[in-house]
Amino acid sequence: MTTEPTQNPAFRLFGRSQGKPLSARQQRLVDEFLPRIGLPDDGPIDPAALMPDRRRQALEIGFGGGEHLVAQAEANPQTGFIGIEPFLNGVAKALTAIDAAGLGNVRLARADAREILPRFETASLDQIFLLFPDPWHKKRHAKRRFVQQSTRDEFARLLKPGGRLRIATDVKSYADHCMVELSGDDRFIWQARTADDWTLPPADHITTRYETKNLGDCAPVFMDFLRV
Ligand SMILES: C[S@@+](CC[C@H](N)C(=O)[O-])C[C@H]1O[C@@H](n2cnc3c(N)ncnc32)[C@H](O)[C@@H]1O
Repeated sequence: MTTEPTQNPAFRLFGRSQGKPLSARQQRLVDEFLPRIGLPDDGPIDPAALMPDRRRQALEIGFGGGEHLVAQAEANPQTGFIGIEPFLNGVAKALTAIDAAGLGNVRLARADAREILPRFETASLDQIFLLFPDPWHKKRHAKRRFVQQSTRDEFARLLKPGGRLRIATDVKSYADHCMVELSGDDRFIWQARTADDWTLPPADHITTRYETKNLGDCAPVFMDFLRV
């Protein structure tokens, strides 16, 4: 995939928050390693065909610095992981960790997930992670939230029957919003572990740096939904 700013839609959308300049090593990884483990520039995306030797396929949207993505990929070598993140510094951090760990089961895209998800094949994913999406606290900004009807339809289309969607947030209104959006949709069933345990991290959760900052207005909550 190209990292040329003028050609990359993610740069146009998120261009003002590019963060620190990359180190020489990070730049080299972006220039040379990212094209090797990137998603195709156009055409349909079939996760199973990208990593044919893996039994399951998972996607993380907005992986930030990639801590969760990389740790999940290390812990689950039978699963192929695709990460989508527009923020260049986050992509560079993830590339550094993937390279250091020698992982062969991760593919990355520096992109806006809303633009690239329509290219994914239907029923092509076993798991989708959306962890601590940008909160858009203010009511008038709520329509910018990643979780809304169009993305809910994409989640339903992309997950295999029996696949799972995990959303985490530390913003109470966002948690309520997700519950209303997804538990009112008969394509999904909320996987409550006990009646009131949504603040207990699931056993396989890996804490992210963003999560430890406690920037929200409630304890982190974790919602797992089964695609029926
Ligand atoms: C609050 S951060 C959380 C990062 C990470 N999930 C974590 O828990 O550490 C939200 C992330 O979502 C990314 N993001 C925002 N909009 C996105 C979009 N449309 N597609 C993909 N990623 C997006 C941001 O760049 C940012 O890295």
